[in-house]
Amino acid sequence: MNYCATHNGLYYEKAIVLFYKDFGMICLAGYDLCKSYTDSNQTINVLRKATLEVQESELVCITGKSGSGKSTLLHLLGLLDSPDSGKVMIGGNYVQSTMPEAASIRNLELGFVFQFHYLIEDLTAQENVALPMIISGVSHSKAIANAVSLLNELDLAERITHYPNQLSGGEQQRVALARALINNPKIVLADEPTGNLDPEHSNEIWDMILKLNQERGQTFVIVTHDVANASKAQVTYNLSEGKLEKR
Ligand SMILES: Nc1ncnc2c1ncn2[C@@H]1O[C@H](COP(=O)(O)OP(=O)(O)OP(=O)(O)O)[C@@H](O)[C@H]1O
Repeated sequence: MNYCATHNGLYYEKAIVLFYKDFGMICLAGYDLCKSYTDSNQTINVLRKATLEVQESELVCITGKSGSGKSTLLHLLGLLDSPDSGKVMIGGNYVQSTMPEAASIRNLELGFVFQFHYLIEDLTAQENVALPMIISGVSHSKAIANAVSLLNELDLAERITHYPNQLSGGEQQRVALARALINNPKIVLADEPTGNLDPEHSNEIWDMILKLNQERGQTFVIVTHDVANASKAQVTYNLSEGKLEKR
């Protein structure tokens, strides 16, 4: 969905969000996902037919103890890795990380936020945010204008020309969130987005995510250990013994 500045545009966007919520369109799914890792000594079966369906505009949290396979699952859903068996569906199509289109699906349909922000230290906040848009072929000036508008929306208007090391941890993670959103992806996949932050900055990021989800209908799949904030999600799955169970 596009961000619209006009009243009519906003009305139209909200109507689409309500439509998706009413009719429950599945925008991301993993079916019977299996993944194991083998080293010289042993094979670990991390995912054993893990299945989930995410509907458009949903906020889904995935919890589970350390080592249960949450990041592995997110990597499969984000086409960063391939399952041994099982299928991933994005926007109604079955997709694979080895497809020629995978890179453009990752850049245009998906946004990623990780525990560590991975901002480029030599680029300002606005340049970091604009980068995925420039990579997708949009002109530098238009990408910067969009980045500034998005940073403004995430309450970072005063920080657009700051470098990452001039920002607080929470601000850095909000810039990373803006970077994930710049190409207006259908789905944002976040792996412990607040895992590296203190409670105050952590709540700041969760508030932003909830706002984006509620006001724009942005779909989020978030891996987290933060059970208190995860309880704010519409759907929570627990990953245990390689399988997902709805809570
Ligand atoms: N590339 C890899 N090669 C071998 N083993 C791996 C690899 N990636 C993950 N693992 C193993 O798979 C298991 C699941 O890892 P994963 O990172 O998905 O768990 P997690 O639930 O995200 O853990 P945490 O909450 O601690 O981040 C772990 O035992 C891990 O050591």
